[in-house]
Amino acid sequence: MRFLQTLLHQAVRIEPDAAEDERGRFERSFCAREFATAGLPAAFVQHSQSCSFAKGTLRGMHFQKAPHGESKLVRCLRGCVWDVIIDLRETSPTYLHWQGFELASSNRHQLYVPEGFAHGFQTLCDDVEMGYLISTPYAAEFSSGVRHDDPAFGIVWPLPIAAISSRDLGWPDYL
Ligand SMILES: Cc1cn([C@H]2C[C@H](O)[C@@H](COP(=O)(O)OP(=O)(O)O[C@H]3O[C@@H](C)C(=O)[C@@H](O)[C@H]3O)O2)c(=O)[nH]c1=O
Repeated sequence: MRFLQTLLHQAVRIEPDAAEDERGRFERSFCAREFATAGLPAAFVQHSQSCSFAKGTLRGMHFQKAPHGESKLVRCLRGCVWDVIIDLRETSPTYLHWQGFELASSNRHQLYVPEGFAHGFQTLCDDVEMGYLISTPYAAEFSSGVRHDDPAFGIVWPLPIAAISSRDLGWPDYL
């Protein structure tokens, strides 16, 4: 696995190191030893998947509030997405900055999202499946978010929104 620093402090993009032969390909999607060597805390307790039907669907921008903060290892299992993270850690040198990444089942890139970030994505095709390893059990009452179009961040999304939850439309202004 190749661990590549992103523009956001401590957020890491991970590219696979595949072994290929006449049968196809083999690669690790997670390896505790390699994550430890890269200095990434990786005690995951939950694996979640979501399926989005339509191109242009937007989910986000989500996080869990303290003391149930979570880190995530995100990948696209089918199709492709524009995946976005925002650094919401007030003491971070990249506080309020966002960055977007194309995660696709074809490129098999993953994103390590540290605790204290908001995370979301927009699907770039129909029938998209996403998978996440998550460090903290789901705690509904601590589940929170910021709006995809909040002027505090100015995120640029690639497509008109085809579907979004009413909850995600209703997050108040962050600042
Ligand atoms: C996230 C989550 C949701 N749920 C329930 C709550 C609700 O009834 C239903 C759908 O939840 P949501 O609308 O929050 O699903 P979704 O918008 O797909 O939420 C996900 O969005 C992306 C961007 C993330 O980063 C994920 O961590 C997660 O927050 O599933 C769980 O039971 N466990 C979970 O871990």
